[in-house]
Amino acid sequence: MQKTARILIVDDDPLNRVVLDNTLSQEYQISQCESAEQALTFLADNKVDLIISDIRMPGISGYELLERLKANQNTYAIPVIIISASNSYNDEAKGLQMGAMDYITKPFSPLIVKARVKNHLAIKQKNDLLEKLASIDGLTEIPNRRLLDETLSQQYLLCAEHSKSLSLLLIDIDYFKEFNEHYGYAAGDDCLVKVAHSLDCAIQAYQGFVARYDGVRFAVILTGHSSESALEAASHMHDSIDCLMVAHGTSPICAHLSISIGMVHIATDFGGNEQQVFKLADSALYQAHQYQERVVVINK
Ligand SMILES: Nc1nc2c(ncn2[C@@H]2O[C@H](COP(=O)(O)OP(=O)(O)OP(=O)(O)O)[C@@H](O)[C@H]2O)c(=O)[nH]1
Repeated sequence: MQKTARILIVDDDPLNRVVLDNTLSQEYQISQCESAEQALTFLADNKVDLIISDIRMPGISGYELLERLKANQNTYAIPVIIISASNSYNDEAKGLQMGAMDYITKPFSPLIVKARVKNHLAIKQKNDLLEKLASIDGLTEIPNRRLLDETLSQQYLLCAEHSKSLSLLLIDIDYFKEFNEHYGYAAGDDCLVKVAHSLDCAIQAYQGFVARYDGVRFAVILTGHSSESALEAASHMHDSIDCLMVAHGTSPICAHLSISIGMVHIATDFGGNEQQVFKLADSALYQAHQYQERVVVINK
């Protein structure tokens, strides 16, 4: 049987950990931590699908662990089941109010633990799918505007914090209205899918993030690259679209489908914000159209 779901057990009592491990290890991958501190360190480097935690532990308590997990965007969505010796309604209510999915009192029945774990993992799986669908563009299946905005905000903050460079490239397909009018909307859709996948492939070597941000425009975020290297990535994207050789008989600038790119490169924090970065890239794209340049770069 393939054990796909990963469960972390956090309990200072070795016996409790062994009992839970014996209950669940046939079906799931189990990791154990003997304190909340150890669990936080473990979770910084490892992903899990569900956490089972005790409440009363030396050092950080289970409640505080819950609070920290909910405050961290990498861990807030992990379901937590509390297993506690306390059968006080107040303790149970407190745990549930703080975001625990469930509360089981000790001594517990292994059958009940198994059933509840199974149910919570099923809910988590559905939530993960919904989260994915809400972040993916339905046509091209690459990240959508929502995920782009989130990623740009996160990366902008991280780059400013670590004095790392950030480049934002906006990519527009040239004369796409004419393409649609000439070849039809369905052919336009096919073309958008091809362009999205080509850009995605082209940018992999640069560890870039690509998204569709509206109708025929795409965005790429690159971090830790020099302006020259980001420009090379832009050139690589141009080449990948040229290689598609999609005929565009009504384009006044090229016999094949072509793109224009506007890029802003922020070498170090310029005291602005991500909206300003976006505006600068948009202005670079506008200039690329206006002067019929393949790429226009604004360095900050
Ligand atoms: N097939 C298809 N067309 C789309 C989709 N989303 C937007 N479009 C079309 O893309 C065209 C974009 O037109 P414009 O924004 O004027 O761009 P353009 O014709 O490329 O003009 P320039 O930006 O000046 O090169 C419009 O005709 C939209 O209807 C889509 O999902 N599928």
